[in-house]
Amino acid sequence: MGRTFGEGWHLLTALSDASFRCDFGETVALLGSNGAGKTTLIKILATLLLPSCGHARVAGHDVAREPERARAAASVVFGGDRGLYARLTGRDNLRFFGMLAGLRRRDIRGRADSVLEQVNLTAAADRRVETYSKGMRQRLHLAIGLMVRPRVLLLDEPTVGLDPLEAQRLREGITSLRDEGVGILLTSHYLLDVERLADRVLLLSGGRIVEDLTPAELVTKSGHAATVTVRGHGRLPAVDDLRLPASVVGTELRGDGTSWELDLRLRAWSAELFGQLGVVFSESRVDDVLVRETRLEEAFTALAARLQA
Ligand SMILES: Nc1ncnc2c1ncn2[C@@H]1O[C@H](COP(=O)(O)OP(=O)(O)OP(=O)(O)O)[C@@H](O)[C@H]1O
Repeated sequence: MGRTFGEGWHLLTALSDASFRCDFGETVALLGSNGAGKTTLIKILATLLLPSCGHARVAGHDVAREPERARAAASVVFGGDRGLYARLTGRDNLRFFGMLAGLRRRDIRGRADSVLEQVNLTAAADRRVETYSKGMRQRLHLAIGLMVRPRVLLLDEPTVGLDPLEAQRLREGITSLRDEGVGILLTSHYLLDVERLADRVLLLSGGRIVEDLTPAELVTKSGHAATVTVRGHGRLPAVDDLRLPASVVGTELRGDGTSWELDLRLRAWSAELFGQLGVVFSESRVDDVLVRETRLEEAFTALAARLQA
């Protein structure tokens, strides 16, 4: 699908060729720099915007031809605390949005109890939303989205502004929905969300999906999977003379004659490297070896910089 805004000289292509699939029971994360088109894509799937070209289906329903059905299958949850009625209780917000979504009055009470439980808000259900923390409001947003038992969840920056504990609670809720078979499309600038939640990552750049891979494949693609730090004492090793394994793509040596530290940047990590490094450093006095796998954040930053270059 594609989407442009404006016309003539002011034509802006937000999405030009965004083709992908997200299955039920799968979480797919959309990653991209500011303005890459993530929110536009979510809005098209939520039927808030029409695509300018191509087509998109949600649970089999075309967003342009059958918007009501597509809308009924999907819930969209935006981050932040817009859109809640602060003077109403959490439960009354759920009732209100449940009615708006067309749920039958007699079903609403039971459904509200169940989603409150799901997002761990039962104890606060009868308090006014103005007394809720940001994290509680965000969980209430998710609960509203769950009122209609969506088959697809569209989450735009769901953990924005949450403290680490609240963000983790929300992630746990999202994971259990995925495990129940909901298809989840997520955008987030917090790479920890993506690392913890995503089965696949779509990299958006220039309005196109340029990569579709697992988080682990994304790290491998960045060309730097791990850093091994070898710490020792005594004479500094002569790095050029060391017969380092071929997967070492960079080195950095620090030391003062009594102790030293050598960082080895590895293209790929495997436990066999320990044995190989044991041979390489057999002449040195090694005290410690630390392995640090490259986090998704570093890998994404490296890839995004390459895409922008
Ligand atoms: N209603 C609109 N009118 C004109 N241009 C728009 C409109 N909505 C989005 N755009 C433009 O489309 C492009 C994609 O915007 P979008 O909000 O989808 O990006 P994003 O990847 O979600 O960015 P961010 O990470 O900053 O939220 C941007 O250049 C933006 O300025």
